[in-house]
Amino acid sequence: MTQRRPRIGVMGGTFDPVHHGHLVAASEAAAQFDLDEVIFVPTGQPSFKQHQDVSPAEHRYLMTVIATASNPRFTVSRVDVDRAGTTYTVDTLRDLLASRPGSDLFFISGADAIEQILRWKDADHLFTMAQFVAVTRPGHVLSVAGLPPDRVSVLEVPALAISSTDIRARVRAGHPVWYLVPDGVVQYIAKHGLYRGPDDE
Ligand SMILES: Nc1ncnc2c1ncn2[C@@H]1O[C@H](COP(=O)(O)OP(=O)(O)OP(=O)(O)O)[C@@H](O)[C@H]1O
Ligand SMILES: O=C(O)c1ccc[n+]([C@@H]2O[C@H](COP(=O)([O-])O)[C@@H](O)[C@H]2O)c1
Repeated sequence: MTQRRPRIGVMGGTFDPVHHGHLVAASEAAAQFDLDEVIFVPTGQPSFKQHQDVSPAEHRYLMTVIATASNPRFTVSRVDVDRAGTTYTVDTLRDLLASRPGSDLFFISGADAIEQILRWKDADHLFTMAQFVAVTRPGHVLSVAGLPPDRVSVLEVPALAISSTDIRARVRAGHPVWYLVPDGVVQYIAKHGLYRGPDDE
C-alpha cells in the first residue's frame, strides 16, 4: 500500500502584524485541502515592500508564534527571517522542501498577492514546487488569467475586511485593535510600543 504524502500548507506574509484574516485563511485552506500542517513564514525583507518601513523581523516572527500557538496544526518557520537579503518565495519553498522531503506543498496567499505572481522571482519554477491557493479577500476580485489552472486553486474564505495596514493606523490613532488580532498580539503591540511612530505608508 502506498503511503499518503504529507500535505503541508505554507502561509507566507509580512505579518506586520498577523491578524485574524490570515488565521481564518490558513484554517479554511487546511480544512479544504486536508492539510496536515500549515507553516506560517514571516518574510525577512519583503521584496514588494522595499520602500515601506516594516517592523523588525523578530517582532513579526514573535507575534506570529503567539497568534498560532493554540492551534496544533499551525507552526512558524524562521527560514525567511534567518536568510539574508530580500525574501523570495522560490527560496522559501526550496528550504521548506529540503526540511520536509516527499511532501506536497500548498502556498496559501491572498488574491491580491496571487495576481502578481507572474512578476515574482522564478515564477515558472514556483509552479513546479507547490500548488497555489488563492484565497478571496474583501475588496479584491480575483483574476487568475495567465496562471496555470492545474497549479492554482481559488478558495472562498469567510470575508474578514482586516488588513495589517488598517491595524497599524488604528494603533497610531489610539483606536482599539481587540478582536482584529489575537489577544496576545494586542498585548505584544502595547508592550513593545509598536506602530506608534509616524505614518509608514
Ligand atoms: N483579510 C484577509 N483575507 C484573506 N487574505 C488576507 C487577508 N489579509 C491578508 N491576506 C493575505 O495574507 C498574505 C500575507 O499578508 P500580509 O502580511 O501582507 O498582510 P496585509 O494585511 O495584506 O498587510 P499590509 O496591509 O501591510 O499590506 C497575503 O497573501 C495577503 O493577501
Ligand atoms: O518571490 C517573490 O518575488 C515575491 C514577491 C512578492 C511577495 N512574495 C511573497 O508573498 C507573500 C505575501 O507577501 P506580502 O508582501 O503581501 O506580505 C510572502 O510570502 C512574500 O514573500 C514573493
